[in-house]
Amino acid sequence: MNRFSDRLYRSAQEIWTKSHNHPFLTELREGTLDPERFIYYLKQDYVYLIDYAKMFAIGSMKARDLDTMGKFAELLHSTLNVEMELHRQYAARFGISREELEQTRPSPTTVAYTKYLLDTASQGPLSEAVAALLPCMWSYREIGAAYMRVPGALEHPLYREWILMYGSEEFGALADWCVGLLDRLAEGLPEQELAQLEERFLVASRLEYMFWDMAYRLEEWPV
Ligand SMILES: Cc1ncc(CN)c(N)n1
Repeated sequence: MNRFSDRLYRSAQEIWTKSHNHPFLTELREGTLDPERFIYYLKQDYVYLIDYAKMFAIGSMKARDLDTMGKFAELLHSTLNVEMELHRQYAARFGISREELEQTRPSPTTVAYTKYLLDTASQGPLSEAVAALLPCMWSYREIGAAYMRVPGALEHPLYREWILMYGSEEFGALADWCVGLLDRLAEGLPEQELAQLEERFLVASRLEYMFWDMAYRLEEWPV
């Protein structure tokens, strides 16, 4: 079967491979990543996820049937209460309060990524919102599942929980649902609209790469 998601996966391969080979991720899976970089990532990711969760709220609003509406509500709930809880627990280990986490000043890359997502979701049809939010779910699913199999990766006292979260069956099932939804939404669309969805997916994939890179560089505003 010719799935639209196969086309997306192929066209984003080069970008995703660059992410997999980025030192932030190679060092995380080897357990050598400097905790300072991880803490920076956690704080930025926390404020990223606040906006990302709103993508699911918009998805729920734009859904045409109750099942889809409910699934987006589930994704919203799981982002706020499962994924962000992981960040809160990590922060607590480093003596960072929930308030401090929430007051993190978004970096230039975080602003660019969240603004891109929310603009896409609020201005376009549901299919474009899903195309833009998909690299976030799908690439982390791929990273989590792969790192679960890396010998020794789960023995690291700091990065173990992170890998377990994104390698979990629950996270994988939610990511799979998003992939399947986009395939259904893309059915029968003219090539021009498919190309627009592909563009949304590729820009978000590049922003995913930039997010890893931002954390590794401990990006700050220049002025
Ligand atoms: C930037 C980013 N992208 C994806 C994910 C996985 N939801 C995340 N937590 N942060």
